[in-house]
Amino acid sequence: MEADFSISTDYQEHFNPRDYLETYYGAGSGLFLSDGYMQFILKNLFKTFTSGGVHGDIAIEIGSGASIHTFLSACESFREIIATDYSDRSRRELETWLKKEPGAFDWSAVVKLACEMEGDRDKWMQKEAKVRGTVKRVLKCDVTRSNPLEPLLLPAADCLISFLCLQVATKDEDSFYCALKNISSLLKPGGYLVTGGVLGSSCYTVGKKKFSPFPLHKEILEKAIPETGYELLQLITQPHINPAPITLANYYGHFFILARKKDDNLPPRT
Ligand SMILES: C[S@@+](CC[C@H](N)C(=O)[O-])C[C@H]1O[C@@H](n2cnc3c(N)ncnc32)[C@H](O)[C@@H]1O
Repeated sequence: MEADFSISTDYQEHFNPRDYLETYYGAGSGLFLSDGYMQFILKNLFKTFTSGGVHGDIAIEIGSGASIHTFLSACESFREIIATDYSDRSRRELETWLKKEPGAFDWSAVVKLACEMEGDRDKWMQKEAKVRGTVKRVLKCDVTRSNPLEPLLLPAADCLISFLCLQVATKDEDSFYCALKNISSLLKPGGYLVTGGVLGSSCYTVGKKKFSPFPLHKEILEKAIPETGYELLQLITQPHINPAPITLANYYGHFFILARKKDDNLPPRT
């Protein structure tokens, strides 16, 4: 399948990661903190990487942008996390936080929330240090390419983590399936895919710029995951608590998926 360069170019040229972080993750006003998304994702990530038993040597985060919340539980379960994204500005914004540079986005409200879920809100500074020590590389990635990390060839990862990326990088069912297969090339057989995002979103705004994701629904996900070479272990959905202002985004709920890349030599997970 041909890559849709117009979407990638849109993110490279028009996606302002700082506006995105302020709008969706800002302490007090962030949409994803007031509509239940952040609580839902943190809770499911915590379960997955503790009682869910998902751990290993290397995890790759696909399309991390400048966000760090998906590393908060994962950093306890992997020796190394490799962050990746298409956009230069998003990778730079992430590095600003990782290197504690002046003007970095303040994630402390989210980090405290994750620590509270893990049982000790007061350890949030240790948690930030742990994330900074575990995310060792920030690489360019394009999920529309058969090797998304081209020209690099990395050893296959134990786990892929990806939130709100595949649905924004694709425009229809075919390209969404293709992206799922492309990223699977980075994963060991039997390795885990931990993914999620929002349901029904065909439009969202960052600053003055509108983006047009592929609108995902539960039925599409239930079909796409097994048909692209993964065993679907969990698909959890919830409606949002507060509808987003229609000028900002038009999703109606959130989803979280735990899947495993098929390996004919492994027994099904019980
Ligand atoms: C809505 S943001 C999500 C960021 C982060 N994962 C989160 O959950 O907040 C979407 C990210 O996907 C990235 N992206 C868009 N097209 C991509 C592609 N073809 N390959 C990899 N990343 C892409 C964008 O640069 C952007 O950082």
